[in-house]
Amino acid sequence: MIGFRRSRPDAKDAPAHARVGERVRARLDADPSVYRLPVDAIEIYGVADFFTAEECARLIGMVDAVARPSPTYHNNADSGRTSYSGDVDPDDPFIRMLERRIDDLLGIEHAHGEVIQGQRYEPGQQFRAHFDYFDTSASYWPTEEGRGGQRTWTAMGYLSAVEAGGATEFPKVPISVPPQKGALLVWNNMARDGKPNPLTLHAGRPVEQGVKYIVTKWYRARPWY
Ligand SMILES: O=C(O)CCC(=O)C(=O)O
Ligand SMILES: [Fe+2]
Repeated sequence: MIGFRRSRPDAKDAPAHARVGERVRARLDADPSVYRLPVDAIEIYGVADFFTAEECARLIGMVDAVARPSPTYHNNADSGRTSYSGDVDPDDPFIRMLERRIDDLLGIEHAHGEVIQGQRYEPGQQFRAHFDYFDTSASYWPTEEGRGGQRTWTAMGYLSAVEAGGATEFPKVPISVPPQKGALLVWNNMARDGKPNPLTLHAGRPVEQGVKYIVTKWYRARPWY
């Protein structure tokens, strides 16, 4: 029953999501600064030194200013999160500059991107396995559908090196990406056919030593507001 209910919006939107996937993939594949991780299950890319050390330091200060205990439940991407999180000021000129740079890397119009969200994980804190895409059979879906629809691509930047733990893990692929200061990780939450790709299940593993800072930007299928 659940499968049947969720299949309708997913099938309806699949062609549009597939077109976005194709466009972003072509752009990333043509960019020599972008490295495609050699896996078939998901489309995932890395960019080393996307943020300079100065930018990381400035962003960390901004994350510290907004980070609060994460809500225990808001939508699927917020459940199971014990880190501190918060949205940075989208009107800050420094943030606008970084957003333009991420938008340009992916070739997705600025209006589709949600506000950059910052997170700080202290030892023992984690983000349990989850999907970034929305469950279209959930009660929140009509609201999310009305404000941009599905989360297609995710861009996530590491602002600090972590002494131990804190890897971003995709257990179904499987791959595990240790935090690398300044690096940006980008992946498509949709499969080639434009439907949500369950192989994108991922987690921020518990930090064991050090403090992990990241920024995440989720892109919607349509303009977000
Ligand atoms: O902390 C991580 O490595 C994962 C973060 C994440 O999944 C997210 O922000 O959606
Ligand atoms: Fe996530």
